[in-house]
Amino acid sequence: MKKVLTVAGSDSGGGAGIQADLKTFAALRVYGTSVITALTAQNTLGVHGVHPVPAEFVARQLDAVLSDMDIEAAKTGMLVNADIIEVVARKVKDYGLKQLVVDPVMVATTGGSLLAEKAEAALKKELLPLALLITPNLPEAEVLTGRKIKTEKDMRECARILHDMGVSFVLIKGGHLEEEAEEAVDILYDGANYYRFTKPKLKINATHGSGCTLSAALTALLAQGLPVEEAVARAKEFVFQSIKGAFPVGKGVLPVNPLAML
Ligand SMILES: Nc1ncnc2c1ncn2[C@@H]1O[C@H](COP(=O)(O)OP(=O)(O)OP(=O)(O)O)[C@@H](O)[C@H]1O
Ligand SMILES: Cc1ncc(CO)c(N)n1
Repeated sequence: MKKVLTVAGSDSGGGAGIQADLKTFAALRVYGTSVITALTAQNTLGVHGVHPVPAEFVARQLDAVLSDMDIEAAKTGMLVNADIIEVVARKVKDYGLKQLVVDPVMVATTGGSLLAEKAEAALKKELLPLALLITPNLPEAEVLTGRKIKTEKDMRECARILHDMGVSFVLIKGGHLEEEAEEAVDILYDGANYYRFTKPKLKINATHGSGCTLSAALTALLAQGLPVEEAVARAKEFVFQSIKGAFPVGKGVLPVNPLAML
């Protein structure tokens, strides 16, 4: 069984972050390890508190996992602040992690900041050049590129700008493109070609953890040796089924259910 790693925050409500990642890893039959960057007091209604883990202890968790296990692929989610970003970037280099998926988590679906504004520069400078694949949603792509995104053409333009920052593959998630859209369109750019992935847009309010689940599924599938384009198609299908298979949990945005297909 391939071994993978998530570096992310804990969601006490079980819908996003570490909890979504480990469910996804198990569903896709990879061995999941986890380095926790923060505790969040969170439920389906919102983020009620963030308790960051000291950067030195993030480093200690990374050393514990990476010195012992042969990690095939890793993802990052909520990284909280610039100190943690720097530690993660250093360890990725030190241990020669090659398949790194960066989900540049900034704000929760329910609102609530998950990354200090000052840390955006560190994310761009330190981590993006080490990423095999980055998976921003539209608001994240706008912050990282300083551009507004209204159309698919804008998505392609932002993908190109992010590729120029040193990322091999850029996947821009269009879940937020148009409230009334019939399709959820994602655009992948590899520096030469654009690939368009679409699924019908499900009309249910069940997207808490959709981004985390997508990047965790990509990490699992890359670890299993799939080429990026194929991993994106399979991961998107996995998220689609996870949204479709959501069930009532709490009073707010439903969490996706990565176990839906088991
Ligand atoms: N209503 C929907 N129906 C089908 N697919 C969707 C829907 N909403 C989002 N998706 C897909 O889910 C994946 C995650 O996209 P999204 O833009 O929601 O990420 P995100 O905003 O990072 O998620 P998160 O809620 O975890 O922050 C993408 O592949 C997107 O196209
Ligand atoms: C811990 C955590 N990571 C990521 C997200 C983004 O969905 C969230 N809401 N919570």
